Amino acid sequence: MGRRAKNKQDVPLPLNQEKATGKVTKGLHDKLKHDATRSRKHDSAALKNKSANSGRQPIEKLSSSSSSVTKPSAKKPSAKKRAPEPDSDSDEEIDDESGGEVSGEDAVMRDVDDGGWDNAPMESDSDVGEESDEMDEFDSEDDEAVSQMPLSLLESDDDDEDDDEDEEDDSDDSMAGGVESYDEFDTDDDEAGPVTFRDMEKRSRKLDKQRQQIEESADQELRTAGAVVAGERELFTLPSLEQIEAEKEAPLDLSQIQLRIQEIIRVLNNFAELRAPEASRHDYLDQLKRDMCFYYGYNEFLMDKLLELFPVSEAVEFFEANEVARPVTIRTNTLKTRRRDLAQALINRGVNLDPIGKWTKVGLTIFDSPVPIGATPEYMAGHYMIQAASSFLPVIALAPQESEKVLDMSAAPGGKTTYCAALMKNTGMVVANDANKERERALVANVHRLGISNTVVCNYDGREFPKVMGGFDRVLLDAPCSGTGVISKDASVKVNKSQDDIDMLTHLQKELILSAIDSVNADSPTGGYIVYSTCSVTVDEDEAVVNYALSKRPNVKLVDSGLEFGAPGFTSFRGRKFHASLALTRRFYPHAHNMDGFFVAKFKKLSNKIKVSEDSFVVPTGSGAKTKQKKKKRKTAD
Ligand SMILES: C[S@@+](CC[C@H](N)C(=O)[O-])C[C@H]1O[C@@H](n2cnc3c(N)ncnc32)[C@H](O)[C@@H]1O
Repeated sequence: MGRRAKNKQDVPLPLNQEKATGKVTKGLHDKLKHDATRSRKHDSAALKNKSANSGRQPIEKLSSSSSSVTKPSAKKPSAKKRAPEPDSDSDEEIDDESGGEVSGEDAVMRDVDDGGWDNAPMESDSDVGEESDEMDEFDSEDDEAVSQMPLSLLESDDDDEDDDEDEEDDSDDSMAGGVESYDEFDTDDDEAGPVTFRDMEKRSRKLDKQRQQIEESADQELRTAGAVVAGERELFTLPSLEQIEAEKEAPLDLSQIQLRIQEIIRVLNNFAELRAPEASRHDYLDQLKRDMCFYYGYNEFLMDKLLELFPVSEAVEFFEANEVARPVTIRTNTLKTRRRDLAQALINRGVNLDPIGKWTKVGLTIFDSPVPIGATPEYMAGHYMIQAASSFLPVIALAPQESEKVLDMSAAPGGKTTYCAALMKNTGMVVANDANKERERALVANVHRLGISNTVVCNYDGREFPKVMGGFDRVLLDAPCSGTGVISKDASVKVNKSQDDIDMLTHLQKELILSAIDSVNADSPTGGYIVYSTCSVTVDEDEAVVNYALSKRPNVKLVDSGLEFGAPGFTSFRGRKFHASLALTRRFYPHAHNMDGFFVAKFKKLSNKIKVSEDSFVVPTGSGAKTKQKKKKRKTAD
């Protein structure tokens, strides 16, 4: 039988383990502070030695091998330690109705249905082995925790150790044989003698003296080390213009750039104390940008955009997260199987997996697999879709209901369409549209493979809705975007985007979002909702588009997305003010949520009429947007 997942990889965090943005930043900040303190123990030569390493390493790991930053969402707690996860509000999972005797394997799978199999009984020797592995993980975590302690704590620990040693010495003494002496200069050998009432006071005085000497020498060491630290900080200077030019011809190696990035961040984090008097914050930021573009391989445009979005330390977290592949995740096709059955089938093939988190009852994280996960018999039989965890979110927000009429306006290759169809239990109708016929081949194939029978696929420019068809209960617009949230999947985004691209995209997004809104029937008895999502983190493509929609369509309002994690959207950004309700939108980041960068906004349509001025309304329903000029009647006005 396959093994249970050993929680060795990052997984999207469950709701209650979300790492708040501020905390991430603080984490790095603390680390940088700690690195500075640690460097008391290292002279600058040692520091320079570090730069002799070549190759790109995570900035977090740069400061030294012993200092460390916990990757923001890095480790799931050990399976043994995790509490059973309560049922989520998702209603797509078929409850386990099986009764009677439960086999060992069933017992494991029963826990899967509980949202995790953390409490599954250990079944075999190999499980026991894994348990001890998990304990090893605890050990290493403890080590890490110690290495992250502020020096003051480590020092007090040392003191404690000294005390312990002293106590040990004392007790040893008390066990030894009897020598009586008042000589202040007794040898240690003498000390090893028995403690008597007569020499007790003398021994105590001597111990006090020793301790005082240790403390004095420790103080001295700290003073010296402090001077070294100050010296190191003074040593860091920005490169001159000549050096910058020279570096264009002969770039530094990555480890030197890495070191300089860290030094600049350290200075920026404590600018008043650590700056060079002749250099401005702008100078440091300029150099930082140059270095990060080089180190991470972004063009200047995108680097600027992303540095606008995050504080510097958090930007580093974001860039680092983009260097790491997100966990492979799959979504159970509940039209064909249950997650517990699917998990069991894959485990039987040797796949190492775990539930994604308590926020989804259909998702599984695949840690490793001896077989291609896109070619198992279960995959071929349509029991699951390989789908990024973030891509579940817009559908969860849309929450399509059975028997509804739902439009997925830009649907290919169909991850979200097929999830909608499954939530609707193959009832009602899903219109899966995409402007790209080529991409629709995959959409059609997925619809067939997953056994979906309530979906029609069509190939229009989304802007043609609602002329093509209107009156939907819900519309999903998973908009074409720049993909700045999925850089770990497509590194070309780092260099192939410009402001022109963003402008073109936002123009299209704005047109599409109005069409999406206009395609919904506000009077739907069960719906009247629109979800707008992108896999981009730029404000231009997210909040700015939603804000535009609110201004152009006063007949909609933002509502809670139902997603209980994710950072709230911006209500203002770099001098731009957005509607206060933008706080209801949700942002997801790779460094904070260990999933692709994503944005989700949910609207409720309040009326099918758009009041465009005091006395005119637009009614963009059905087969075309018609403008009806109406005399404003006080009684009937909205
Ligand atoms: C982010 S992808 C959609 C992914 C899809 N929702 C899924 O979950 O598999 C954006 C899609 O928008 C489509 N698209 C681009 N311009 C469009 C337009 N004007 N109308 C409709 N679809 C468009 C692209 O072909 C692309 O498939």
